[in-house]
Amino acid sequence: MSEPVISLRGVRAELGSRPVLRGIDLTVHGGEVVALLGANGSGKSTAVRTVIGQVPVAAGEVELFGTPRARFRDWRRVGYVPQRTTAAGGVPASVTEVVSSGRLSRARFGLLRKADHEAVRQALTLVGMADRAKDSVNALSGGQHQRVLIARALASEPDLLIMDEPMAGVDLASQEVLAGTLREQVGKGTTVLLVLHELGPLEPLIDRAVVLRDGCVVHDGPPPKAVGQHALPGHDHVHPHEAADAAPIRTGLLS
Ligand SMILES: Nc1ncnc2c1ncn2[C@@H]1O[C@H](COP(=O)(O)OP(=O)(O)OP(=O)(O)O)[C@@H](O)[C@H]1O
Repeated sequence: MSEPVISLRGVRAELGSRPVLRGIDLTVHGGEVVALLGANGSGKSTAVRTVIGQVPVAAGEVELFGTPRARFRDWRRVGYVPQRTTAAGGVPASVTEVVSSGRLSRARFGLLRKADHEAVRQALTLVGMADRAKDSVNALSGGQHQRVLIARALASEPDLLIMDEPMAGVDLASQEVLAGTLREQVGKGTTVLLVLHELGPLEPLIDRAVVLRDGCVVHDGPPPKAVGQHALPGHDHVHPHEAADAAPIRTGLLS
């Protein structure tokens, strides 16, 4: 198997003095597509945010491309799509401006050259937003907004793509475009770590699933077949043939 692109070992993190990650191990190898699953509040976003340095680790080790994160400088190799907020942010930026900001890590002295503008155009074409290049991002639907954020991450032609709930609040048409875009990236050998609630249309692309519960890894292996709250191992439910006061049976990973 290829070298690890992401490696978390025994990672602990706290937010506001509350332990959120309680010693997690997570390895993503080159070319792999790994889904990070788990219930709300299980620590998925916090885990990916430790990878990109937005959340400090209290203990353990994080490495990117074999380099301890604190010494990692090659950020142009990493494309990050944060969890989408419902508000567009009110920043009066055009679609092109937002996507161009994702190219700055590749631009010398912060100046975009012809090849950089071309990469921006290409990223917009990939997500089917080339015709909206001049529009304000505030004029876009949620799904279109998400496509722009993904184009921003793709503009630096990253080797590693980290996406936090890329399908959340995204209309079906945009979901299909995003799945197609991702398929293309995976075909090129891009390594992908996705935070997901449900595998949904991305299921065929996923090599491995890591499931978190209460800040711990409770599953690391093949993706669960159908991932809804009910299908996920860890979902609590009481079987109808049992006494009404029976304790819920833990069958799933998602509770
Ligand atoms: N800034 C913060 N300060 C204190 N606690 C926080 C902060 N951000 C998140 N938390 C808490 O940390 C826990 C893990 O949050 P995290 O966002 O990593 O979970 P998640 O699995 O990504 O959940 P979701 O699916 O809802 O996005 C939650 O209980 C959350 O309330």
